[in-house]
Amino acid sequence: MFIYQQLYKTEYQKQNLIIPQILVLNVLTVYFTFNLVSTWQDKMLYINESNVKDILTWEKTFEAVEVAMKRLSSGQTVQMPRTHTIIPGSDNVLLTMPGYLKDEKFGALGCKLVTYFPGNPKRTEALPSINANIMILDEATGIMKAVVAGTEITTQRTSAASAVATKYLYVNQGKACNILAILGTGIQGRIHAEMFRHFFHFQEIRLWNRTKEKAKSLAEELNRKFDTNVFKYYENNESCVRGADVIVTTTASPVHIVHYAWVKPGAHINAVGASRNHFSELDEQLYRNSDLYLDSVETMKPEMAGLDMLTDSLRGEVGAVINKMIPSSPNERPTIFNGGGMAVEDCAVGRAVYDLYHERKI
Ligand SMILES: NC(=O)C1=CN([C@@H]2O[C@H](COP(=O)(O)OP(=O)(O)OC[C@H]3O[C@@H](n4cnc5c(N)ncnc54)[C@H](OP(=O)(O)O)[C@@H]3O)[C@@H](O)[C@H]2O)C=CC1
Ligand SMILES: O=C(O)C1=NCCCC1
Repeated sequence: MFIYQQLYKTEYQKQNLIIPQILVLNVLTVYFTFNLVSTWQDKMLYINESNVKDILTWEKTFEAVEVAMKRLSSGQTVQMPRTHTIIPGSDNVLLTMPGYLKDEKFGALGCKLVTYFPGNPKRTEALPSINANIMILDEATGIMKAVVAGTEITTQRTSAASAVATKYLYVNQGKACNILAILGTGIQGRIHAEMFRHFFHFQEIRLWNRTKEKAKSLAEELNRKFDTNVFKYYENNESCVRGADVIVTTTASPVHIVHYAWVKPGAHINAVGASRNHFSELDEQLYRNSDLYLDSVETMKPEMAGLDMLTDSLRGEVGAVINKMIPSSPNERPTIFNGGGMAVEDCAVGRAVYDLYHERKI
């Protein structure tokens, strides 16, 4: 229409029409750009905690974490050390965990935002101490595809990391799975108790907690839930640990709760708890006299105080054992898996949830 009009205008009139035309073009450009952006934004999903709980199975989480560990140790991931934003005068912290994982099935570019507010469970209306969300970004454009609620994922993938480590460092060595001891019965203690029963069929699962009543009621609750009596409440951490084949520590304890003298030769320990550092639940003698495996040596270096003094114990990454790049420990020294928690595990499980969500068209 503007072109048609111009044919019949004088030069003067034509000149005067250029400005309104440019204005119209600008308005149109802004309009289309905005619409394109809102189309991208509209495509960004939020997959909430209920959706995650509905679609994510322990088998899928286990598989995703196993792949993440393997890929990390074969150099197919990028994982930045996480940042800690500590709120002054408190133990409350916001962590950012960016990562990239190359894998057909579980690959993703993502970043987890996770808060650890240890006072949350004691609020009048109890809340989890850990709350998370995982951003999943398009690998070709960098545009955010989805935010996946990450609290259940963090719970499951942390326990799955212990389960993967237990499989490769202990079970695959042909060692017995009679007694499991779990120290700490918060969210991690509970999921470890249920997931390890599911994957490994222990005959006795011992539970100890600083607040004793919680361990007692969890043992009762789980025995009822599974119509069994494998879950046993222990009042004392030493007797809980003595004689156990596999030990899991899931507390924020800044002081040692497991001592070398109590640990059975050849036992396997998963140390999950993260107090001020990832090094406080087990005593130094235990670290020095065990074979130590990490999820990521690079990521744990800045967080695990004292790691540089443990070169004689440090064997490497669980992923390297899975990839058969290093052997596991078939000897009588205990094995320790110190899992710090990895961004690439969150990417892998986040991607799995994203795909499952679309398959099921929730
Ligand atoms: N490595 C990883 O990837 C991850 C590590 N974590 C870490 O695991 C730990 C447990 O997390 P989660 O279960 O979600 O948290 P919860 O808040 O649900 O449970 C905390 C547990 O720690 C115990 N605890 C706290 N302070 C002390 C103390 N001073 N001495 C002994 N026990 C103590 C609590 O006992 P009580 O009931 O008596 O208070 C409870 O058993 C935390 O340290 C957390 O940071 C969590 C997620 C991922
Ligand atoms: O990996 C994680 O996620 C966390 N690790 C340490 C404690 C907070 C959450």
